[in-house]
Amino acid sequence: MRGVAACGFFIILFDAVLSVARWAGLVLLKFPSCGGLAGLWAFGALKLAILHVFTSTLTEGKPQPVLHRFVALLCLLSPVFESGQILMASPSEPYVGPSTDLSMLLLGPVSSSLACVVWEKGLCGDGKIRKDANKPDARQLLIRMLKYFKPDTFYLIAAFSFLILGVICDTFIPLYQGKVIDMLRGEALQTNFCYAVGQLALISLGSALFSGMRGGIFMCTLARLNKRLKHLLFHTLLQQEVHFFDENKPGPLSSRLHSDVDRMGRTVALNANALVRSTVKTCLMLSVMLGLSWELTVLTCIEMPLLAIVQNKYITWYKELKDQMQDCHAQNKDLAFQTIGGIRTVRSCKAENDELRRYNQALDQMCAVKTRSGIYSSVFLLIRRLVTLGIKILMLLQARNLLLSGRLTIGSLVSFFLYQKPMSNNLKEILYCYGETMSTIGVISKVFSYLDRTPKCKKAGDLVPEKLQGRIIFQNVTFAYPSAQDKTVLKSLSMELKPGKMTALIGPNGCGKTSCVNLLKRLYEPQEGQILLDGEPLHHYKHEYLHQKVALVSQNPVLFSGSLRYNIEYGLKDCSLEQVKEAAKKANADDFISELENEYDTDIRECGSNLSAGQTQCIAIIRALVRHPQVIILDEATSKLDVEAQHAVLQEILSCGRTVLVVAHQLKTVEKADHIIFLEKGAVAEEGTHQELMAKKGRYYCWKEELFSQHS
Ligand SMILES: Nc1ncnc2c1ncn2[C@@H]1O[C@H](COP(=O)(O)OP(=O)(O)OP(=O)(O)O)[C@@H](O)[C@H]1O
Repeated sequence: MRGVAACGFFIILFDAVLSVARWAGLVLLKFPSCGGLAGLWAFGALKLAILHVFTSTLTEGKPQPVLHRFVALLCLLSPVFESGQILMASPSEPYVGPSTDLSMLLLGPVSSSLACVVWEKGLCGDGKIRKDANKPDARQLLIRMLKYFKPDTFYLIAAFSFLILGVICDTFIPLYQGKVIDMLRGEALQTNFCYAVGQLALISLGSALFSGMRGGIFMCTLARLNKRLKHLLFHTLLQQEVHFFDENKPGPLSSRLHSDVDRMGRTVALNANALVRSTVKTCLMLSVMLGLSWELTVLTCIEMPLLAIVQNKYITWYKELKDQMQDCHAQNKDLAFQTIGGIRTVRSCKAENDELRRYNQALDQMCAVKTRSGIYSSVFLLIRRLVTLGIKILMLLQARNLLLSGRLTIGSLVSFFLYQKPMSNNLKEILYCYGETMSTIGVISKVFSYLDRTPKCKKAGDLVPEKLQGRIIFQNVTFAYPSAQDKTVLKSLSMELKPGKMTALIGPNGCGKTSCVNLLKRLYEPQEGQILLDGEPLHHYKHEYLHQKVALVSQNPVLFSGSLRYNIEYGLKDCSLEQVKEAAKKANADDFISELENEYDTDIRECGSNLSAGQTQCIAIIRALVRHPQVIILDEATSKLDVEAQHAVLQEILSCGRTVLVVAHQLKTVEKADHIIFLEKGAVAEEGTHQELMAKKGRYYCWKEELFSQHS
């Protein structure tokens, strides 16, 4: 900021030197005048080039854009002002050239500096001289957003063409209405009257037709854009590592995916539509109004920058509040979703009042933000009205002067005021579009930040061996969850899962059993050490192959709404009903499925709410078996099955020489295991066969004693 001000000061000094040099040159060469308006423009252009080079030298080739704008103002303000003077002057007064008065010489630099400060401080930002590093961000985001419309370029060209045609028709409707009214008196011929009515009807029809076409095509384009963006965002979200979902809850993510994408598409498309419409209308009206009175037109146009300054301030505050509102909205949604989703737990814990209080607190927060937003909005409205009123009074004063001096007739004044209202509305619409677009920048940048996020996990390889033994080795694995880096969950853990054998992982709550499973399924990556499958690190295998060959059945499997068959085949390509039936038979679940109303096509409703816990586990086991895995992980996966089903499942799983990892809390449930590993605080505390560990039972503390006593 200081650098910009210092450069500005040196530019003004240099500009003064150039002006003095010109004056000295004219005197020395005895030129009678400065060459009139042409000379003034020529000198302005020359000064622009010289100051441009000077600014580049001053800033070592990296001039801030604000300096370019300042130089342009400094050089061109004077010729523009003089040109205006000529236009305003009556033809009888000859142009005498720019005044050599000192105050007039100072006017250039002073008004340029003032205009620059008003523009940079008021119009373009947050109360400081515009941060050049920030501004391109908003612009770049919008440009990037517009690029997503590229596949619909043809539709957009059509929509904008209809838009312009519609606006032209709209502008001419009052003109033709006037013509028809003029002919009502009956002096005109009947044919001429019919012709004028025909023209009016035609132009009205054109307006309706073009407006309708424009609206339809815009809506269609918007729908296509929304679809593309949502698809892209959902695709990007699905690529993210699991840790991303630990940090970002489903509620806010779903809100980004739906409300935010809808909003950004709608805002950009509809505002572009309104902006073009208002701009075309404004240009047409401006030309008519300038013809009536340029002084009143200037006053009408002054309203816009003044309102822009106020609006800009408001937008800066409003943007912050809007972000807060969105966060509150997402939080409220999340809370309601959690409570309704877990209504059984809420009811059984009699926590309705607690949940109501929590929800109420969140609503209070939202209400406070909305109240603040309401206050800002009413203050903004008040200031806006005052500005408009002030300008109106100035216009009336000016109009009186013009009428008294005979430079304006009453009729022209009435016409001017008739144009003024729609003209102001257009300008307000342009401002509103700008404000709306700027307030969406936060949303756009959040959505783009998700779109640009690169998943922080190792890229999967392309290893797909035909034969897999299923030997798994944990080699000095050290792991902490990314969200709790300072808490090491697994400490230099080494263990081996042998092919064709059943290994049991056992230990107290929180010792790291599920973390081992998570690493084995590559849901997280270890910080140190590695996990080898048949001697190869897990990330060398192709993603689909690894998850097909290493199947996990967890204690609380997740089922999706859809048919039973859909849930079993989930993620598999080309899986026949016979294969599904075969896997169900192996899991001893064929009988219960055949008793269902539509057998494998039975709709299991949301999250399998119409299935028992044991039946849900059965479906998860079938889902694993249908993949023909070489490694099966059972994370307390048979805890809800009856004895017969448990026996059948274990028999089947062990029958094909698979590597089986069973996660359990009790020794009783892992009697059949060939090898048992006790984990304690993320490291192997003891390992051996069932008998070996039973022999050592005296050496264990209470939780282990509990396990043994349960067994005995
Ligand atoms: N997503 C997570 N982010 C941060 N810490 C986690 C996460 N999941 C688990 N932990 C922590 O890691 C530790 C080990 O958890 P883990 O689920 O592996 O234990 P466990 O042996 O399976 O326990 P349990 O027998 O209760 O299922 C615990 O202290 C837990 O708090």
